[in-house]
Amino acid sequence: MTRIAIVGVAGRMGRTLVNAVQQDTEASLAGGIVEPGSSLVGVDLGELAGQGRLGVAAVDDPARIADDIDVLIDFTAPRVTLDNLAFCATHGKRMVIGTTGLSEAELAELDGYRERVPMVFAPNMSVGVNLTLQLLQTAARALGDEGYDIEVIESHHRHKVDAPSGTALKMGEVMADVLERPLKEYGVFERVGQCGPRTDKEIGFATLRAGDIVGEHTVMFATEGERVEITHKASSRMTFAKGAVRAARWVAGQSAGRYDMQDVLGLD
Ligand SMILES: NC(=O)C1=CN([C@@H]2O[C@H](COP(=O)(O)OP(=O)(O)OC[C@H]3O[C@@H](n4cnc5c(N)ncnc54)[C@H](OP(=O)(O)O)[C@@H]3O)[C@@H](O)[C@H]2O)C=CC1
Ligand SMILES: O=C(O)C1=N[C@H](C(=O)O)C[C@H](O)C1
Repeated sequence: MTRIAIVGVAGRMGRTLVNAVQQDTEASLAGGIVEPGSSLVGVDLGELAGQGRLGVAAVDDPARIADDIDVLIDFTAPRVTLDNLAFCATHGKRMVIGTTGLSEAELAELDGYRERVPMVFAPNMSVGVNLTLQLLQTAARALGDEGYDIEVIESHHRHKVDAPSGTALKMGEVMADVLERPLKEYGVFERVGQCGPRTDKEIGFATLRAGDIVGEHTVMFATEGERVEITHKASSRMTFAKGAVRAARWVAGQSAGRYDMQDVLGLD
């Protein structure tokens, strides 16, 4: 049985994760962490997630439940995630990280823990998106150097704070790797005013934010006369949460290292 604590347990993903852990017969809910000083400290996690009492109360410091847990699942914000990685390094815990929007410096800081903490870090934990990443590699290999323009379009709910989504960036990165077009050089993240015509090799990104959209990504390969579109649409956060719980069970058996969902799902 993998004993899991959820950081950011009061958030959109946190509450969904409570339900996902409860549904998994090989995982147990050992704790939930809310923001320091939150009025939710002491509240039962089951009540927080709308499923009745579970007998596990929210705390505002992971150190208070260190003896009870094997893996922290963290879907919060970059700084919070990095603080929790430091906690895992000190206390010999494992981590599943879903947080997106890390800066380059924050990514480097996260990477610095790879020798000390077994961690799964992925911008999207759904099986479907991780299969889509493989499809995109195949499509980019076949079409990318044959005159097809590549554009990534993503849509999310109005509360999302980072853009483009971590998934859109990952989609861009896997195609950039195949085509040897680093996003730093070939990624186009904004077009406004007299921006001129599209260049052949750029990889464009477009972002929509509206209502309650859970998460939608389309990659378009367009040329004269035809276009191919590869789309993934998430209609429930449970798809991410189930993937995260699966990753927690998997990482419980791994030595220190930075892994992703391709490793968890055996897709590499
Ligand atoms: N990898 C994946 O598959 C997915 C990744 N995500 C990513 O997960 C992240 C969270 O998304 P979402 O759940 O929608 O966001 P929310 O804002 O709903 O949840 C984040 C939660 O973290 C809490 N929090 C802030 N600081 C702390 C702290 N120090 N300790 C504990 N909790 C804290 C917030 O509390 P408060 O509200 O009080 O500030 C909030 O409840 C985003 O980066 C998003 O992109 C989302 C879905 C899938
Ligand atoms: O913030 C979200 O909601 C999501 N964020 C992730 C991302 O940035 O890619 C994954 C998912 O699309 C939902």
